[in-house]
Amino acid sequence: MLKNIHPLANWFTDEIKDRNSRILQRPKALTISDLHKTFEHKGKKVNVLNAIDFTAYKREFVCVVGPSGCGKSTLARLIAGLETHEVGAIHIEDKLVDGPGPDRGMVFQSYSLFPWMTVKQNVMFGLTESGMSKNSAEAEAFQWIDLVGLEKFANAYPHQLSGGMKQRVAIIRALANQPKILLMDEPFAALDPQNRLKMQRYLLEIWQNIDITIFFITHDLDEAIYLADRILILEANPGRVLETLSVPLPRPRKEDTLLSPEFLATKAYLEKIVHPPQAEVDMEDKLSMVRMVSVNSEVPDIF
Ligand SMILES: Nc1ncnc2c1ncn2[C@@H]1O[C@H](COP(=O)(O)OP(=O)(O)OP(=O)(O)O)[C@@H](O)[C@H]1O
Repeated sequence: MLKNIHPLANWFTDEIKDRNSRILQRPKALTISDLHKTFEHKGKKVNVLNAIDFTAYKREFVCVVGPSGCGKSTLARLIAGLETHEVGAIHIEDKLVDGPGPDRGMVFQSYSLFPWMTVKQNVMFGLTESGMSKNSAEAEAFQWIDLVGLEKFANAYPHQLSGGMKQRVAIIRALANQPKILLMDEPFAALDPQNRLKMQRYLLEIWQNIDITIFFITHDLDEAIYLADRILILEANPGRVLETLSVPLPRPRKEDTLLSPEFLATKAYLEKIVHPPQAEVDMEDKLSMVRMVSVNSEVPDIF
């Protein structure tokens, strides 16, 4: 009988296979088991996430991709304990998630810094809240601020920072509380491409230096491939796991990683399964409907 060979199989060198199998032998950091989530929409139940099973291992960098509406943000919010689910379970290490907790840090696209606090105060906030003395929290905050090169901005307010700087503060503010897992939902989506790439490099540098598992949601396939050890690919309606893909790229990732043949092959593969031809056909249908409306036609009263 013919065995199914993965289209990317040839790109997995022995070194990459070894690294990937070592990751899967580490202790579990996050376990999602048979997770189901429904929302009410116009009085009807809509099944948003269906039977999601996934495990992330300690210090693994996981990216989640999938078409719009497949439930990526909902999944992050469920892990954060900000939403409840009907069926299934989520564990951080062996602790069941039943609400928000300090074992999970979150960074969103919108800069969630306290605008009335300086960079230093923002980073200190969680530390003093959890009972650390002001002096120790300040010393700790400075170490984190140094790590991301923002020493000169320790006393600046968020409105005085660029988008990239704000996200660096949001990341260290989350990390200062020593979570076991960092949940990131499109954290760099609002940045221009150059700053986005800079932030991706920063994040990889931080991740390499501390003991943290990252669960990172993105629309951007390049970003997912550049950052991840594994990519959790979801499909929509209902949101389901389509595939869990180990990334066939060595570490450390460098600038020219983005131009390597294995990167381009992975991108082509992801494009095909995340945005399959059917979606293109649907889009083409929509476009031809738009084209059918003549420029002289009255604009329907729906706007
Ligand atoms: N609070 C809510 N009430 C009702 N429906 C919701 C709610 N939150 C999300 N949904 C619906 O659940 C589905 C999944 O939403 P979600 O934001 O998780 O998807 P996503 O994959 O993150 O989308 P995108 O990539 O566009 O951000 C969508 O159809 C959305 O409309």
